Amino acid sequence: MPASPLRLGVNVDHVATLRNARGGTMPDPVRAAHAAIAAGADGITAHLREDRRHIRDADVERLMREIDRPLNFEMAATDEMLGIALRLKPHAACLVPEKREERTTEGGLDIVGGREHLAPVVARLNEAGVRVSLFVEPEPHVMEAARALGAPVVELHTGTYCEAVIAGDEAKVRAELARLARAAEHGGGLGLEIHAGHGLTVDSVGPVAALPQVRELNIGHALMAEAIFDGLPAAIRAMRAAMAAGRTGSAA
Ligand SMILES: CC(=O)[C@@H](O)[C@H](O)COP(=O)(O)O
Ligand SMILES: NCC(=O)COP(=O)(O)O
Repeated sequence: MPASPLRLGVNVDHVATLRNARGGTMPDPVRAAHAAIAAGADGITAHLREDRRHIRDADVERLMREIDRPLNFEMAATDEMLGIALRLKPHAACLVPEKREERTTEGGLDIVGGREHLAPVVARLNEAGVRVSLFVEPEPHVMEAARALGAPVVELHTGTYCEAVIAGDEAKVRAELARLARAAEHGGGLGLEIHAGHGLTVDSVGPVAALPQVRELNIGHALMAEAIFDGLPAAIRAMRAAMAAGRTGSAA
């Protein structure tokens, strides 16, 4: 049976990180979004952090106005972010955990312990027609919790798997892939749409792309890192090729 299509969402956060290092306007994350779409991105992801360390409010407004592909708006489940999402109504809102002092997103959102706080946030986004995604740890009981909250989508956090790939820890790579596969299968069986992301590179994306329930990968940092040397279109083409090889089982 042919593999189902796998979408690529390009995260432009770290174009804004570079811009903010000097202030001013360059490089422009919205220009990066246009370039990513021209190179074959199916959607754009941007995370408006509470501290605005990379993406800023004006970037999200411009992404909403200027791009003609779905915007996956990553946000903490705060009143401020909910207000922005309800005003702008992006295609999707991905609820992520956020700690002011962290370097990057650490772990998935605690949707079991945080159920009471999250339920009204999910409900209001659902009512507004914004597709809710929950950025979570790949565990079957977490898939059950996402279903109970009424979110149509989960994004499985691939960070621990990617760190194991970088460390060359083969046993941990196998264990983390098995964890991702179990969660994807369980979540897919519950009717959730399965996405995955965080820390993926051309070297680690194949086995995640191979999981048949996974419909979308959101990738940013590695693409921007490669773009410095090869340009963004080439980085996206290389990532798509690695995704396709993993999906179709033609990877070496
Ligand atoms: C939620 C997630 O996995 C990414 O979007 C990540 O948040 C990118 O931004 P940071 O590097 O600031 O964590
Ligand atoms: N949700 C994951 C994402 O958007 C991109 O994460 P990364 O590739 O920048 O680590």
